[in-house]
Amino acid sequence: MLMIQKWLNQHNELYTSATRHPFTLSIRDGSVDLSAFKRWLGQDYIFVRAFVPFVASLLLKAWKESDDDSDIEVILGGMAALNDEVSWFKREASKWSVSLSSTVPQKTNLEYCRFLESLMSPEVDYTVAVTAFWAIEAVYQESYAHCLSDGSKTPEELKETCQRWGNDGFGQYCHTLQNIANRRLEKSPEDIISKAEATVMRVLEYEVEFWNMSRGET
Ligand SMILES: Cc1ncc(CN)c(N)n1
Repeated sequence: MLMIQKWLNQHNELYTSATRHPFTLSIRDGSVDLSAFKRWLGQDYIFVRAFVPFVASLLLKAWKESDDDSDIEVILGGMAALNDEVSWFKREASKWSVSLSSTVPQKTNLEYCRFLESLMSPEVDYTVAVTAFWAIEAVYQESYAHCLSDGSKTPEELKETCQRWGNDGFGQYCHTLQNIANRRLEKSPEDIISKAEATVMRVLEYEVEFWNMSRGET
């Protein structure tokens, strides 16, 4: 069995907490509190801005360490999508009257951004960083795709948000990232595999805390 599938089986409860969180489930069933959505929007804009340098550092690691040239193109595609994402956040914030310039980062967000920064260090192995990248993107993909799947009652005005991460193209991209991570993990020594696993667990915990923050719980 491939490494990531093995971890997802072993840590299924944590993965489900991140990808079936009460906040995204409330979007899916239409009961979402719009002030929670606006809080998420403002905080996620701050997160995405910190995510850009993380992806830049990953690009550098791929260039130096990857055994497959196509990794760079996949990560560069992710970077282009982030460029779009930043513009989308600005438009969406104005639609919902959320002032991005006066949004103050919450403690959870600051801690998650600091964690991202720790992964930017040249000491962190490419395999560990690309596996973390897959986990960060996959949580949003799974969470928002679920808001669009059969039986969902997602409010019309939130469908575009769900489409952004829940669309099939983003799903395919996450699958490609998972393949890259699995390929690297297969060739890695035990200590790198353990570090990557611990990093994925930490990402999942931060993602749960991030959704909690949207609900005003932290
Ligand atoms: C907290 C968080 N995690 C993941 C993503 C997806 N790029 C995001 N926008 N925000």
